[in-house]
Amino acid sequence: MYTFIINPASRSGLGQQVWETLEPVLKERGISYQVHMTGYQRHATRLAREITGDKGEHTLVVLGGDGTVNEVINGIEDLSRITLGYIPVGSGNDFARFFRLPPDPGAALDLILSPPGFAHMDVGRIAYRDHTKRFAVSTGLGFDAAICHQAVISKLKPLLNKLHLGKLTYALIALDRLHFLRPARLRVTLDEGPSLSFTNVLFATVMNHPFEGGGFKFCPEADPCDGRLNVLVASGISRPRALCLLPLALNGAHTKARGICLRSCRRVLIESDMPLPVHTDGEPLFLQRQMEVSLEEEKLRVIVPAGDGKHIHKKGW
Ligand SMILES: Nc1ncnc2c1ncn2[C@@H]1O[C@H](COP(=O)(O)OP(=O)(O)OP(=O)(O)O)[C@@H](O)[C@H]1O
Repeated sequence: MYTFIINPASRSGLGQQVWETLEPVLKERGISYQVHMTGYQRHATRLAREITGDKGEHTLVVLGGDGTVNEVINGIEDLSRITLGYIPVGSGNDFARFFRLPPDPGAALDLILSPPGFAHMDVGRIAYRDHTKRFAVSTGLGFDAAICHQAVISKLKPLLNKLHLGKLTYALIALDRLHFLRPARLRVTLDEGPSLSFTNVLFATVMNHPFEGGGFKFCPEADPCDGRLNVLVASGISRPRALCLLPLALNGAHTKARGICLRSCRRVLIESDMPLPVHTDGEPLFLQRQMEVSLEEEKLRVIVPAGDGKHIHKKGW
């Protein structure tokens, strides 16, 4: 039995249209399935919690963007009992990139119905004040999070999505946010330390996957199945130079640039001298001064193409 969680509003309404083309395929093939449509923000978390609350094994199929994947993993009771299938219909689709999930929804559904393999993916965990939240792709604070905060309220995103230029959204908002940036001082403590100090910080991102922000390969070495997190701190970079570096990050060519610090760890504590915008998988988490990021103990089984991925397992565990 497949349990679909559909965000009809993803990519400004494309989610609904895509589902209308896929549901007849399920019916024609006599596939046993249930479907739940999200009706509001964080509804996917509530649905996932209700579905997985029986402590049974489930195959959850998410149709939406990275934000919907984030909401779903935040509702799952026991990650180790869940198999996740994903039909990417967002504007960013960073979760789909590493696993090379097909962008075509029909092909993505075929993959889910006949899984060639599974990846055992790490799930990130951020603790801030007395809250915790999971993430699949990345969490960050500063400039990248300011972009996510702005994307939620921007009229640009629905407009560009309608023009099939959704991928441009984050790049254009990035240009805008760069003007309003107030550089911060950060203390970053990786695993048991020692702490590293940074001044004039543009942003810090903690990544499980290599891509965020709709295809920026900020941490090219990140591998969501290696039990580690990858951290990037960008500091001491002038605004004009940041503008030059951003396009380089689309193929990971920014890593040797002055002011870019990359590290790998299992746990990281980030402390800022001022409250900064924070995001998890592109979803805003308000302003925070401190966050501790680690990985959940359990992994999540994700349906993936067979490909040549070193962590991709053939059917079964
Ligand atoms: N019925 C709904 N109406 C409006 N918003 C919804 C609805 N269901 C879910 N949402 C919200 O839509 C937001 C965006 O969803 P999602 O990330 O799936 O798509 P996207 O923004 O187009 O893609 P991406 O995150 O890849 O840019 C989420 O914050 C989610 O809470």
